[in-house]
Amino acid sequence: MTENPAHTTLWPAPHASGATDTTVHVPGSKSVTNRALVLAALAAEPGWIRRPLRSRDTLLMAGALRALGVGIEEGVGPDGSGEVWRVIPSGLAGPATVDVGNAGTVMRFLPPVATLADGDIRFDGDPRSYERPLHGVIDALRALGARIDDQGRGALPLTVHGGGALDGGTVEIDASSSSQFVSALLLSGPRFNQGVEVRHTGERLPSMPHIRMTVDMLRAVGVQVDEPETGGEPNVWRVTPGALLGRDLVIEPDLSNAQPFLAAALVTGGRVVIPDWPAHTTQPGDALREIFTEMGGSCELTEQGLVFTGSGQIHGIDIDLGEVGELTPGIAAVAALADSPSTLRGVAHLRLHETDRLAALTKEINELGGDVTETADGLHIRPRRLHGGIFHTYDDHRMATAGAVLGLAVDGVQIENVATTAKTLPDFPAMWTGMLTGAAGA
Ligand SMILES: O=C(O)C1=C[C@@H](OP(=O)(O)O)[C@@H](O)[C@H](O)C1
Ligand SMILES: C=C(OP(=O)(O)O)C(=O)O
Repeated sequence: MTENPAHTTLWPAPHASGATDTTVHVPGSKSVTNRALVLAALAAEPGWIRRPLRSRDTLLMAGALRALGVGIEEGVGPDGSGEVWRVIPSGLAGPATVDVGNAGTVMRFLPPVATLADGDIRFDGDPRSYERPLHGVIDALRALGARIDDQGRGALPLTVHGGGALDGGTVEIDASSSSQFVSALLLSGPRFNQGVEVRHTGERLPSMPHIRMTVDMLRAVGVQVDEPETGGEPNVWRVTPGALLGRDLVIEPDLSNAQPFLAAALVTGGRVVIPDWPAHTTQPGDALREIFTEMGGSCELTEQGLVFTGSGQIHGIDIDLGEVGELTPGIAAVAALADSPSTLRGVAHLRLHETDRLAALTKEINELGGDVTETADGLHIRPRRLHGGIFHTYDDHRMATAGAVLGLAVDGVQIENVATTAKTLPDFPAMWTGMLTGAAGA
């Protein structure tokens, strides 16, 4: 966890002078957009992606697929229906270079795609991307017949020597450090000669909703998937080889990016409406309805969207967040403002996310006067009166939004490099101030 000296810009996090009462239109899901791009690129016919997220992670994904030869035309739908991307698959080819930035979805989902390309595909990214786990994908692809040169690092940077096809078959992996290892192999699996059977051998498997999302989206493009939750063997996923259909898909709002706005209603005892909240979804952010209700709010799914209301009281929580790890920074921020202690468990793998999120949250909340301790797999948070100060973000979008939540209740919080929210929510600062003036995306 190092601080980047270039990121000295400080954003005074707005302090809330009253209860929020607003509607916030949250842009599309990062996880759904990037899966949709990969599946459309591997399809046998063109497809459409409506209301995609336009952010650093999704533009990196689109750029990488274009570098491999895929056509992605960006346009606008009729009468304010938002952006529409048309994806035109083609024979994948190198040589090409892929910049993964610090996007887990790009660094994990694309090496399997690259094995299907004809030619060398080089992968590189931000310094932090070299530290994030990738060995599960590299070792699995080698076992399935791929040639990969990673100079023995088991991590980025690396070159996939694409042979135009991959045998595929059965492979064992330990995905306890990232569910994205499993998703990565399943997404390209239908295009492997023998499909793929992924057998997870590790003790824990984080972020199950994201694996469900992968399975659901594969099925939606006509792929046959056998998996544990519909009667398959535990920890085994099997994808049958076959053609992927081109689809016309509308991307759901990013429910993890709705989190800071829901948190704002909780912290200010206010109200927020999130339009287009899906009635059924695999996004982990849907768990916020329950989690933030337990922490003091209440919510209702209406025709207008999700209506979430704070009661003016915030309660601590004892919870295993292993399934929904990406919600941890936002929950930790709310927990630091609660009327009782919290224990957040099951998220040791967050130490290898955009930054070491457990260390970063502990240090930054404590520097504002808080009392947070790291445990083996999470955080203990004992609320205390906080004071203003600089909240460092370590190039982590969710650290920046967590700091903004604290700033609502604590005067004088300054967020370092709020622009890092561009990873998944480039308009965050304007949406946040708009929310406080009742104009967020309305
Ligand atoms: O597949 C996905 O879209 C994601 C899976 C999760 O990764 P991990 O399982 O590595 O935590 C999550 O944290 C990440 O934000 C998005
Ligand atoms: C962990 C996250 O992202 P990534 O897709 O880079 O893993 C996140 O968005 O919280």
